[in-house]
Amino acid sequence: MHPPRILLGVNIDHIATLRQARGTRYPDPVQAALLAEEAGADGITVHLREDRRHIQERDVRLLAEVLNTRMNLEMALTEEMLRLAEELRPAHVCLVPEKREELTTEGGLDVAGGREAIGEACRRLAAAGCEVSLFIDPEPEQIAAAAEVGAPVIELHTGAYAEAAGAAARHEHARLAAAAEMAAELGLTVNAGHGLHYHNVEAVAALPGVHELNIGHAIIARSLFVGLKEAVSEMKRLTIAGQEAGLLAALDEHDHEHGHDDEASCCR
Ligand SMILES: CC(=O)[C@@H](O)[C@H](O)COP(=O)(O)O
Ligand SMILES: NCC(=O)COP(=O)(O)O
Repeated sequence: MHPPRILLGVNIDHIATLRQARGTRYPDPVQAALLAEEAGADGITVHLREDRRHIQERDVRLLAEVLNTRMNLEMALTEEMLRLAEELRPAHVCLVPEKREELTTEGGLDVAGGREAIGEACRRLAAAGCEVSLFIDPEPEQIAAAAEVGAPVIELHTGAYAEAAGAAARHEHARLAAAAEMAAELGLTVNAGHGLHYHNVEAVAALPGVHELNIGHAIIARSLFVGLKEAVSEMKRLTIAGQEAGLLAALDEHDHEHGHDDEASCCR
């Protein structure tokens, strides 16, 4: 059976980064979100950072009213953010670690080291009707802890894979593959994201069981040259092509294991 089509969540933080650079009203991330939806985004991701460096509370409030798809609100585990999520009830909340001085999200959430607080946040958010995901590194200990605290979804941090090259990238890809497999066995929905771009996304989309990719920086950067709708459509085509390639590779492997190589290739 064909698994559900892989989903693309478009992160619009970097539209807001440009706006905040001059303190202008433009470009408006809310307008960008609606265009991304028209181009086929399955959801819109925003990271309301504690330092408010890009997305503002006004953006999140407006998005909650106007989105046609669903919002994935990325946030640190603070009482202020929990209250906002409980009030606005976005479809998805992704708990992420935050350091004020970081350039971007450097690592995953330490779920194993913070089970009690994270478990309590998961319960509060679930009670508000939000599906909670935990943004974690592809580490077995963190995946097991995510399942234990009752999070239904994890998002694997793909930053280390995105920054690596050659053999190191293959190693990081293998870590993501093992993590996705372990998480699926534990019944978790597996998303992935961070640092994915037009040249590295297909191999991640090809991983069995990946439900959704959240991608921002590369799409917003490309939109400067081709427009936002085209940038979103191109990324969507690549994620679907990656998923299809992964499915074919899995079929080939299965045929090979069962000695049906010739039969399989003549049927495709
Ligand atoms: C959690 C994550 O990966 C994204 O939210 C990403 O961090 C967005 O960009 P910034 O790190 O620049 O906020
Ligand atoms: N959670 C990852 C995300 O939303 C997008 O990250 P990036 O593509 O902007 O690095």
